[in-house]
Amino acid sequence: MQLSVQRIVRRFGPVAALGGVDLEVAEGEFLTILGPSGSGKTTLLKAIAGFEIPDEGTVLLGGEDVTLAPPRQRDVGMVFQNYALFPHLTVAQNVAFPLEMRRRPRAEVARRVEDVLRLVELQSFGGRLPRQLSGGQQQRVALARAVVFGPRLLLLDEPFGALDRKLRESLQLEVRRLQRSLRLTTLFITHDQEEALIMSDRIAVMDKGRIQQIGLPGDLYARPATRFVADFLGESNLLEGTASAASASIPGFGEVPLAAPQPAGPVTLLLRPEALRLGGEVEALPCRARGTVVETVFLGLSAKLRLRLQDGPEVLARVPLRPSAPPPAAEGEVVTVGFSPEDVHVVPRA
Ligand SMILES: Nc1ncnc2c1ncn2[C@@H]1O[C@H](COP(=O)(O)OP(=O)(O)OP(=O)(O)O)[C@@H](O)[C@H]1O
Repeated sequence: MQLSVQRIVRRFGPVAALGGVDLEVAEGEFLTILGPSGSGKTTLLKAIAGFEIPDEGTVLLGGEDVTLAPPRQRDVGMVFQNYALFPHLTVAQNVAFPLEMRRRPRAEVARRVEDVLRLVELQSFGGRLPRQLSGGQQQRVALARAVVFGPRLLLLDEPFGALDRKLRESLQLEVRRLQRSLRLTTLFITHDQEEALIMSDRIAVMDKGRIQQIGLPGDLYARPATRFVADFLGESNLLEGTASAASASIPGFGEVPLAAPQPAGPVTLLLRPEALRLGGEVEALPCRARGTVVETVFLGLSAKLRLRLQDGPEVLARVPLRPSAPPPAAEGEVVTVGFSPEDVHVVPRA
């Protein structure tokens, strides 16, 4: 069901945890709230779930004003980081709980519990207690419990935070598959930008109680609207220079042509590490600089190099690796790096 959050404000003493948040989530959409610790993500989720009443603003669910409605009237499914299963109830009893709260007939409860346990591939675990399950299995039970009653909205607050990387990755795919098959409108909270990029239809980047930018993952990555978004989403080289109409003078690289003319004065250019190239192909690129390799980190499919440019700042380059190819450059080596002007994004000034 469609969710609409309008000008939500929540203050705690002098702190505005939410400073006027607007958000529209379409029916069936998977939207991620991405932001650093303390940016207001959980407070926003609580206001939507009904655990926090905002000082100002409105929450609409399917067009209905639920701003003041208690949580149980909102029909919202939730999963938190710390599972929150009832320890003394079996898996099946845990999953049945929201249906029993709603006084559904016994036969329907049994059928729905079975169906949803099959969906999360735990059909043979109904009789176990939570402590007899792994962390990933417990989180799948929590997910089953959150969707079993057909919620209008699914809220996920860092649900994979406590799990190891491999498990996280398989659960990310599983949650997405489940969410798509049920066409559930979903709001997902994370501070992990990689997770946000993998999972979301759209991402809203939050900082200091405000949404800084909202859009498709690829758009946010390629064209961040602020310095904060550029820095928070992915790795970045933020090059400070001076613009004069159609070009900018950047320490280390000299004059860099710009796709769109800029007002004369200071300018920040975003250059993603994968846009910086090394080796033979560099000679053909219009923007080049010489630099010393300060550090090389091997990452499997690629290597990350930190370089100190001559007469310029340090930059990060990420170069693809092939098993048979020699390493790109050793620490201490002086190399030429380059980029193509179309890979540059001008970060708007606040
Ligand atoms: N009950 C409360 N009383 C006072 N301050 C609060 C309360 N709840 C949250 N805050 C403050 O509001 C701000 C936002 O907190 P919130 O928990 O929403 O952030 P978050 O983005 O979810 O952070 P994290 O990723 O660490 O969970 C913080 O500065 C926090 O200290």
